[in-house]
Amino acid sequence: MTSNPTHDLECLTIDQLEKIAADRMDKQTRDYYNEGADSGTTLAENKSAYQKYRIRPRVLRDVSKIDTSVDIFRFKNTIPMGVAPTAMQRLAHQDGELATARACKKAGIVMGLSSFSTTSLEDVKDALGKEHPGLLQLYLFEDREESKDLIARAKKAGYKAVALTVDTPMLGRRNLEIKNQFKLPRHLKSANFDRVGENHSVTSDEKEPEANEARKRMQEQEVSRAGYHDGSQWVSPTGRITFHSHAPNPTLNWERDIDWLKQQCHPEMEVWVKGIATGEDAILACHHGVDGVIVSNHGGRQLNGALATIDALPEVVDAVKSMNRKMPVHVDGGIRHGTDVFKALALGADFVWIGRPVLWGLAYKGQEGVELCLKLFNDEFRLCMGLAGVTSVDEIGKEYLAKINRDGFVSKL
Ligand SMILES: Cc1cc2nc3c(=O)[nH]c(=O)nc-3n(C[C@H](O)[C@H](O)[C@H](O)COP(=O)(O)O)c2cc1C
Ligand SMILES: CCCCC(=O)C(=O)O
Repeated sequence: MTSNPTHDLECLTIDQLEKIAADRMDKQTRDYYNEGADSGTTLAENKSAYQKYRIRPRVLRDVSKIDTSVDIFRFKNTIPMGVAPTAMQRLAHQDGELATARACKKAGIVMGLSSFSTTSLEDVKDALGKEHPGLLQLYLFEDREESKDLIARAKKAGYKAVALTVDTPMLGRRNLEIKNQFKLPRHLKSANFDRVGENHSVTSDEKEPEANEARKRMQEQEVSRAGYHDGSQWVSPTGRITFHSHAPNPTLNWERDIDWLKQQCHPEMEVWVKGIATGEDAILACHHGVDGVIVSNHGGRQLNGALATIDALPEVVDAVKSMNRKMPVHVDGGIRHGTDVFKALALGADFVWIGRPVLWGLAYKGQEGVELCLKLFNDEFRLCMGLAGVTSVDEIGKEYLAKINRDGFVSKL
């Protein structure tokens, strides 16, 4: 994606995109997408914490040729940023995840797909194309056969990585979701699970009877009619607990589950852990041999009062360094500007992911809106690199940042 001089004059920034999109979503969708847990402290700080940092630009460095690209999952990604997995994208636009996939393919940007997508993982991978790596986000269910089947399908479809979400042992308390009795409308389905009559399973009844049994059980649980969240679990319109209620899995642990997941995925797919927020857990991730970690607090939707991700990033980066292992560290949450991408990299992230901005793009104009969103980040990041005096991503380091302390003093990092 080269910098394109044409602009959408209605929408020149991600903040404008957020405002325009808000008018195009029904209340239930807008609340579901935009809110954070409880009083929203972490949601707000994910974004505002970037304001503690300022860039120290270098000059007279010939920035006529800038390479913004990085390698990820053996793919040359246009900028060090991907699309984070977010559930139920057809709420924003009828083309949902397909529109996102097409925009990602066009922009050369990696896409993370939520397990709770409203388009099947196979259809999304078809839209991404063979060359384009996909990352499938996973919740590990208590019934392992369900997860096994999903992982096998991802492998068969050509996904290059899975990211196990680990910040949801329980579902965060999102008050508007509860108040609105949020549910997936009847015309939409949780497409990876609600596939009665289709057979995308890679297992046959003879080979894997348990997996097929598990899928039948899920289908019986009315997974598509996702029900509403009653404050502690998801309940179907008929009062039955639905599929969503067993996504948050409080039993997950390092010893049993990470090794199991690696066995299921390697060598075809990398295993990432999404939702690391401390140096201690980064060290455990190294010990357990995961392929990478994503510093994330689920966009402020889980533990309110958790550190902003950009504030948690340095301790994770330092912990990984102390292990002498080259485990990549990614970060997401509150990234709304190309300069935020730059700041995250300067603080030691290898790559960032964006969540809500893509949903806003979808709500604005479907595929075109996502393309616009990705283009805004691309243009801003390229400009930031040039104005800061760097021509390749690996040059971006701490020396390009200053921190504004609470007392207003500026210090170099
Ligand atoms: C509406 C919505 C749905 C999400 N669904 C998922 C999901 O299914 N799985 C997951 O791991 N993270 C999910 N996330 C979290 C994102 O992957 C990501 O961590 C977060 O959105 C990043 O913050 P940002 O929205 O401020 O960019 C969701 C986030 C939002 C806003
Ligand atoms: C059970 C949670 C599904 C989607 C999700 O992760 C979110 O809404 O944040």
